[in-house]
Amino acid sequence: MKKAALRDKPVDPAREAARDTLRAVRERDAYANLVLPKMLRERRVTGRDAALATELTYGAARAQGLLDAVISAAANRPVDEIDGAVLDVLRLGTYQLLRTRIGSHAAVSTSVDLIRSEMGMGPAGFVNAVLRKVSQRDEDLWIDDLAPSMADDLVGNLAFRYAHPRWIAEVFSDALGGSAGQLQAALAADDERPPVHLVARPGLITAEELALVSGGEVGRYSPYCVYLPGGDPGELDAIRDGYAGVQDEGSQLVGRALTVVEVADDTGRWLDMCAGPGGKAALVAAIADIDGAHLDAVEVSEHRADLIRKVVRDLPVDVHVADARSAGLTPGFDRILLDAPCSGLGSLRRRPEARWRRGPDDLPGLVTLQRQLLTEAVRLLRPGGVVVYSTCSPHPDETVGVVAAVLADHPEVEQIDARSLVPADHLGDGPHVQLWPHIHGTDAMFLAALRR
Ligand SMILES: C[S@@+](CC[C@H](N)C(=O)[O-])C[C@H]1O[C@@H](n2cnc3c(N)ncnc32)[C@H](O)[C@@H]1O
Repeated sequence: MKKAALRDKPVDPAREAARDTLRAVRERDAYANLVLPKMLRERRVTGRDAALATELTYGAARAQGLLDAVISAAANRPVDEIDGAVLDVLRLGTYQLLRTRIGSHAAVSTSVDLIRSEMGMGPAGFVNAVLRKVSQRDEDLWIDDLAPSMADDLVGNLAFRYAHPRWIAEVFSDALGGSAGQLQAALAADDERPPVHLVARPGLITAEELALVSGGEVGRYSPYCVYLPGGDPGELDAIRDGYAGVQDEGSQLVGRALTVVEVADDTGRWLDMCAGPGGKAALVAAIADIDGAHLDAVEVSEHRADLIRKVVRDLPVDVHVADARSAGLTPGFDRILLDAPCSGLGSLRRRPEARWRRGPDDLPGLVTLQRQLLTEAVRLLRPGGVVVYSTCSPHPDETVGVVAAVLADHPEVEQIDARSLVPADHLGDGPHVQLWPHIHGTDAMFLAALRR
C-alpha cells in the first residue's frame, strides 16, 4: 500500500475522540469530562462508540502514572522524551492492553492506525514496537516488575498498583488511620469508574418515582438518591425538565444535614456561602421552599453564579456574586452551609485527570482560605444557629484541622455530633463524618456541624 493510501485509512471515531480529548487535557489543561461529551455530540459519535470513547479516555486519564511507567520501561526512555501526540496514543494503546478485554492485535493495530493517519510511518513503527513490548505481559506482571516492593514500601506499592500519586495515597492512609487493608480498598474504589447518582428534587418528584422513570434503583442513604445503572443521564426527561439532577449521594447527605439539624426557633434565614455551581444549593433551596425558609447563595465566580441561577429558578434564593469572607451580609443566619473550596481529593474518580494535576503545594493556601471562611461563617450565625462545614476531601488539614483551629479561637462555638445528621452506617467515632467510596459508595465527603 502506498504511503498516501495508508495515511487515508479511516481511523475509528471512538479512539479518535479519545485521542483528541487526551491531547486537550495534556496541551491545554482541559477537563476530560467537559471536553469529551461535547466532542462526541459535535461529531455525532453515539451508542457503543460513545461508550468505548468514554471508557478509553477516562480510563487512560485516570491511570496515567501507571501507564507512563510501563510505556517508559517498554520504550526504554522517560516519557518526557516522547513526542506528546505519540504519547497520547501510547497511553490509549497501553490502557487497552492492560486494563480492557480488547484483544492485543486490535489494541496495537488501531493505535498504529491512529498515529499513522496523522504522523506517518516513522512514529507508527515506534508505536507498534512499544505496544508489542507492552503486550508481552499483563498488568500484574508489569506491576510486579515496576512497583516498589510491598515489604519495603507498602504505600508506594499500593499507590503504583491503583494508579495514584504517592502523596495522595499517603493522605488517604493518614485519614484512614494507617490501615493497609482500608487504604487498599480506598485506592481500588477510587480507581474505578464512579456510578451515576441522581437527586430527586424535593417537592417535585420522589426518589421512588425517579427510580421508576429512569430505570434506576433507590439509593441506600439519601432519601433523594437514585443510582442510575448506565446510559446518559442528560437524556432523561426528569433531568431535562428540572425534576432531578446529577449529584453524588455524599453531596446530597451534606445538603440534607443542613436542613435536618435541630435549630430552635428557626427564622428561615439560611445561607450557602460557597454555592457554585449550585448542586447543594438546589437541594437545600427545594427543602427551604417546603419549610417556608429562604436561602442566600454566595459565589465568587460570576460564571458559577450563573450556573446557580439556572438550577434554583423558581426557588426562594438570592444569588450574590461576592467573596464570602466579605460579602456584606447581615449576621443572624439560622443555618449556614460552608462547602469550602478544597483540593477535591475526595472526588478524584469523577475527574479522571485531576489526581495527576494536583500537588501537595496546593494545600496551605486552601487551608488558610477555609479557616477564614469558617471564621466568617461563625460570625454570621445567630446564637443557636448551626454551620455545616464540608469538603470533598478527606485531607486532615482541610477537614479536622480547620475545624479544630476555628473551635480553638471561638469558645462560644460547640461541635455537634454530625453522625446524627447522616442516615448512613460505618460513621466511625464522630463527632465529624467522613464518607468514603469504598465504604459508602459516595465521594469522600467530610462534614462537621458547629453550633454557636
Ligand atoms: C466545593 S465548591 C462548592 C460546590 C457547591 N456547594 C455545589 O454543591 O455545587 C466551592 C465553590 O466556592 C467558590 N469559592 C471559592 N472561594 C470563594 C470565596 N472566597 N467566596 C465565595 N465563593 C468562593 C468556588 O468558586 C466554588 O464554586
